[in-house]
Amino acid sequence: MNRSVISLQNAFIYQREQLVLSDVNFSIKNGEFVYLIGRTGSGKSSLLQTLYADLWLEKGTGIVGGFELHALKRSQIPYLRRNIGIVFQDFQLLSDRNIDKNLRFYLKAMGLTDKNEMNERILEVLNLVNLPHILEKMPHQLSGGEQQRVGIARALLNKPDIILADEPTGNLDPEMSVDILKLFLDINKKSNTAVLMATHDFELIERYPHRTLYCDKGQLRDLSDSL
Ligand SMILES: Nc1ncnc2c1ncn2[C@@H]1O[C@H](COP(=O)(O)OP(=O)(O)OP(=O)(O)O)[C@@H](O)[C@H]1O
Repeated sequence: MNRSVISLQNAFIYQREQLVLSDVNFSIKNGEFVYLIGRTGSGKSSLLQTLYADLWLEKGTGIVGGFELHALKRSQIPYLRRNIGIVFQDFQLLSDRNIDKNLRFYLKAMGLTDKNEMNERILEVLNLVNLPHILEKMPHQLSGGEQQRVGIARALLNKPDIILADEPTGNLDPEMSVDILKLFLDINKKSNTAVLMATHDFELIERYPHRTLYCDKGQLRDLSDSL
């Protein structure tokens, strides 16, 4: 199916009063893999934050996972986020509990209560990221690459249509970065999950080329339009 899972039209992205990106127009289709690039401070994170409603879309229209960002109510934010998996540069695992409890915490927040269902889902996502045997480990006992795999597993818990990844390889060495990118590509292909990945890593983009959106001078351009 070719429906859009993300679509922004005439959107203006703000950080408080500061206009970060003007008149943004793009859409991402179901199952697409797209890079988001741009210099530091060019607005990549702000754009992603707008897509998961950490920033309000104050001007223009936007639809993400079937939710209208321009008409979103605060009470709808958790439901919007159930359609999105979010992956961060710094992994954002809860440092005071093991991996099993980290993932369980999110499942409970999503409203799951059945223990068997939770166990199954946790094993399922850890298998998807090729880390089946780390339930009892604390985050600090894992390498950066492994922690990011757990971050991706957490993002997959709710079987999202869309993954938004903000510099997911930014804290990893080149070899681990390739592993993580391959994992995203694999998930994208196998489960048809759309991925929008912000990155500074041009080596990765050159080795694994995909459609690329570019934040520059307050504008968002689709580099494939100029090819
Ligand atoms: N929490 C915030 N409060 C106010 N301004 C912010 C905040 N976060 C970012 N900004 C500003 O918004 C602009 C865009 O920043 P943003 O973090 O979106 O860029 P980025 O492309 O993701 O940068 P990086 O590659 O360094 O992560 C910058 O001018 C930045 O200073």
